[in-house]
Amino acid sequence: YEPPTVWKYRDLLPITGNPVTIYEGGTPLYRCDRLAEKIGVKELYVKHEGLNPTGSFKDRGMTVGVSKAIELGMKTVACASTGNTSASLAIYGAKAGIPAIVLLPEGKVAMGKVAQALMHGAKVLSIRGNFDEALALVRTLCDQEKFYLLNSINPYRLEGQKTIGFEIVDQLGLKVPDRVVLPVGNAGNITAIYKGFKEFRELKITDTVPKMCGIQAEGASPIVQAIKSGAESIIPESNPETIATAIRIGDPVNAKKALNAIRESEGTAETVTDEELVQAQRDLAQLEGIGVEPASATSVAGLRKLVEAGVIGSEETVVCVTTGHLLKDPQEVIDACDRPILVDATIEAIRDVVFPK
Ligand SMILES: Cc1ncc(COP(=O)(O)O)c(/C=C/C(=O)C(=O)O)c1O
Repeated sequence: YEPPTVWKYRDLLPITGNPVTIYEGGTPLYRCDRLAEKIGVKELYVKHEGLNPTGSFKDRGMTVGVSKAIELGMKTVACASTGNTSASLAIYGAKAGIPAIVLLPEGKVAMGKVAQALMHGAKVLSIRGNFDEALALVRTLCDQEKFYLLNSINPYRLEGQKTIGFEIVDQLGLKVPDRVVLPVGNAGNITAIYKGFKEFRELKITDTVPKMCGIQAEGASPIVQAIKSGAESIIPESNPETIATAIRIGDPVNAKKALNAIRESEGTAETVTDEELVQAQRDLAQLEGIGVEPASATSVAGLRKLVEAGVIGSEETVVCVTTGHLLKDPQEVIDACDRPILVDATIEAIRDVVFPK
């Protein structure tokens, strides 16, 4: 019996009993030579977290966080979410048999994520405000009602997500990449992955850590601004805006930890425009067969920008983490692509399209 993949690392996870698990983790690390060629790096890998059971990396944090909730005898779990956290919490809550309450920013959550939260039985509230306002509200609710808060302010979420770092090392044959590039929203994931690499180094499994590189959408980039200005802390953005609704966050709760991870690892941070990230979404899908939602493509869009700027060297071994599945946000894809070609049901009509004159 092969243990579920996150729980392969159970000796490094803070759960003693049987975990609440739906066999999360163990996602592929794809070597992407066509994409590497287009971007101009020698060795590029993509860690596709969209292939987790609920379609995003959040499952790694939720399997530990919800297991901890059960261990602590909590009766209800709750979160605010741009979508994937709520989808994952709904599913792990259902698996654990405890109610989940999720607060979503009205009109700004991709359809697939809302569908998951609803069908899996969470109490889904659509808040007349943005994610940051929803997060403040759910923190108050959890304080007042002793509900278990499972946003990434909860350290058990980060404990689960650090396994991304463990798996990358294992999948590279106990090697550490020069650089890890990933999207940053609430800034939990960059913090967690860096922690994973540091723990392997402390255990002498490896002897170094990668440069951590956080990418944000131009309209929602407090972490990038702080890195570029050298500021100790971020200046929250009150009206974050991007097509990548998963990272449409103005006041990341893990900002301090993320700034430390980027600086301590001698990494960097960069923004990309919506156009750049949609192009990267196409390149991932069409050059490598990797289908991601918009926020996830910022990692590849940012890598391209940093290679062109000479910040990332062409000789580096780079891992881009793609955090969510394409199917989460089908409307964005339909809007970004040409329509299917409508034809009569005759072989002549088909041939006219396949072999245009
Ligand atoms: C696809 C996708 N890619 C990247 C991020 C950013 O990760 P963090 O920097 O750890 O926040 C998210 C985050 C989503 C939420 O914050 C939520 O679901 O509430 C995401 O869904």
